[in-house]
Amino acid sequence: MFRYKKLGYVALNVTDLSRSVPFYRDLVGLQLNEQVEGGPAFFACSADHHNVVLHQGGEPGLKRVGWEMEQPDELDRLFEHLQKVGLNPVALSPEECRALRQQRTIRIKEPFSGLTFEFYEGQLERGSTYTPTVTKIARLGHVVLNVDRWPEAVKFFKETLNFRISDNVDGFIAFMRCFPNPYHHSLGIGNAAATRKEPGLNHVNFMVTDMDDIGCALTRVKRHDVPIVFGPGRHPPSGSIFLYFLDPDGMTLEYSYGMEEFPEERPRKARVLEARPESLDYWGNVPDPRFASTGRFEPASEG
Ligand SMILES: CC(C)C(=O)/C=C/C(C(=O)O)=C(/O)C(=O)O
Ligand SMILES: [Fe+2]
Repeated sequence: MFRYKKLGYVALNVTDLSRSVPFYRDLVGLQLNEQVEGGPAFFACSADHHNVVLHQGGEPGLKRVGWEMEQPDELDRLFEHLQKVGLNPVALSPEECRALRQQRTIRIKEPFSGLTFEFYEGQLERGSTYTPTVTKIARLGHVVLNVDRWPEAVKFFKETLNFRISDNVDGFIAFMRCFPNPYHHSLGIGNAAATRKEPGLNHVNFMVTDMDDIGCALTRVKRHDVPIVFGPGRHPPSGSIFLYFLDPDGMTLEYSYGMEEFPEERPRKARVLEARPESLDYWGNVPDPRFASTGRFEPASEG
């Protein structure tokens, strides 16, 4: 089977780029690396060219999710495998890859969300890296999707895309790592029906470097009247300390500090946590109704 390096980037649709660009730069603390006039804004929180891309759209949503492979030949193995299982992978042209500042890239339509999933060798080197400002973001951590047909979707990511389950909250959410990336989850698959949410984006997570980043973020978002929709608290599954807040369109973002890491060989078994409030937060918070409620999946065919 093929091997991943990491969750590379998420592309979001926002309804007003001129409002969201300063928010993601100045409030979230991402570095704006490139914005073509009127076009998408490319942000990073690592040496990559982009870990978040904002597109102007008619409604807020998740446009695309990109995964970086461990080595170039993993992409060939993946392409062959996706062809074999009938997912019709498409290789982007060299011009398309260049426009995205990415090396060789392939795409599929992920069957349970209808989203474009992208897999690539790497991004173009920028020669300079991310300089933290308001928050020392360590990395783009994970993206959580709310889907219908939850058991089938989890099975798909495990068996077809070689993700491993780290933990489940029984019938509600599966936390998955892109093998052999060690972090507890870089993908979460939430059960839309069980959580009484529409299918769509649940949240995008940024892992931060220390506890103070969470504390300072709390002060900062309060000062700017940014809605806090869950936390601060601590998640039982990964052990992370979290703070969830809304972007200007109401999409949910998370900062988290600390996360269990798994060895490649002989990892612990996945647990099934009871679906009760204590499984969501050791500190006893419950999410605001606005939590994970905004962000439509952009169907792959819309380009
Ligand atoms: C709110 C849920 C269901 C929960 O338990 C969250 C856990 C974690 C974690 O353990 O890190 C998340 O980050 C998450 O759901 O995204
Ligand atoms: Fe999360």
